[in-house]
Amino acid sequence: METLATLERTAIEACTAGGSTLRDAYRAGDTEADRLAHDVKSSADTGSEAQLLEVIRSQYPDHRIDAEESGVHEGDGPYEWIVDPLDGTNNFEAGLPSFATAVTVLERAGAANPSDSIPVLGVVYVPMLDDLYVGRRDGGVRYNGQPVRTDDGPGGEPATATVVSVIGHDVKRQPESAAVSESINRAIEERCKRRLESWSPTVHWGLLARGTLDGVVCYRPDREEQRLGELFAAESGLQRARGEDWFVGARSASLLESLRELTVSRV
Ligand SMILES: O=P(O)(O)OC[C@H]1O[C@](O)(COP(=O)(O)O)[C@@H](O)[C@@H]1O
Ligand SMILES: [Mg+2]
Repeated sequence: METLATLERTAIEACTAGGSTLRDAYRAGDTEADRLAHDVKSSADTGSEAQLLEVIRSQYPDHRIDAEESGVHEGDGPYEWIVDPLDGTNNFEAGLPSFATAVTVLERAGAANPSDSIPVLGVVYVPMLDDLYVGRRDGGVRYNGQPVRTDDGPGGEPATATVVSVIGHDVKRQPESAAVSESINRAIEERCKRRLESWSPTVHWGLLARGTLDGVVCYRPDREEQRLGELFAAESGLQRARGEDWFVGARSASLLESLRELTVSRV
């Protein structure tokens, strides 16, 4: 019988196993070939995913798994796993240490459609920092074992805010959505102190939960990151607003309203 505690142990074991593969590859500089051939999967990416899948499948062989590299592994168990073996591929390949392994566990609860499943657990492991984030439904977010809240940090007003922007993989490939995204970005830069482009959203969801980043604007984000992000946001007390293809979060009401308004007027 699965409990959140046993699911969490497995998720942490899987993320740290995958993360150690990434750390070894990063330290060995094992990224060059992949940068030259965009349609070839990075060996670190697939190596990390193999580690994650081995841990999850050995303990929950009947759970459905949606893995970024190998796709869907069907199962009829009560939970579904979303596996991102390397969130931050661009950073990894550029030699920037902001990348993570991440899993989200969703309760299927009879949901016919996977998108109706409810996220109950999210784990993010940042191997180069040995940072671990765990978010549980109705259980808060922990950073290296300690409970954190988004209002732990000071300030959070637009004029002093650092805001991260998150987009899904398709946004830059479609001229119309690319233009919307650029317009949102310019507006964030006009109103806030700093804008950070996220090439590793799960790392930033952890920082938002700790209150070291002040706000987030997601435009047409990818499911694998967004389900985890919204769980972390809810469980850490981030103020939130959403529409059909956008989500904004902030540590203060004034920043939330500013981000909401600039997003709504452009989508
Ligand atoms: O700027 P690009 O090349 O479109 O990459 C942005 C993509 O990178 C990410 O930040 C991380 O993606 P990966 O998990 O594939 O590393 C995505 O969320 C985002 O869509
Ligand atoms: Mg990702």
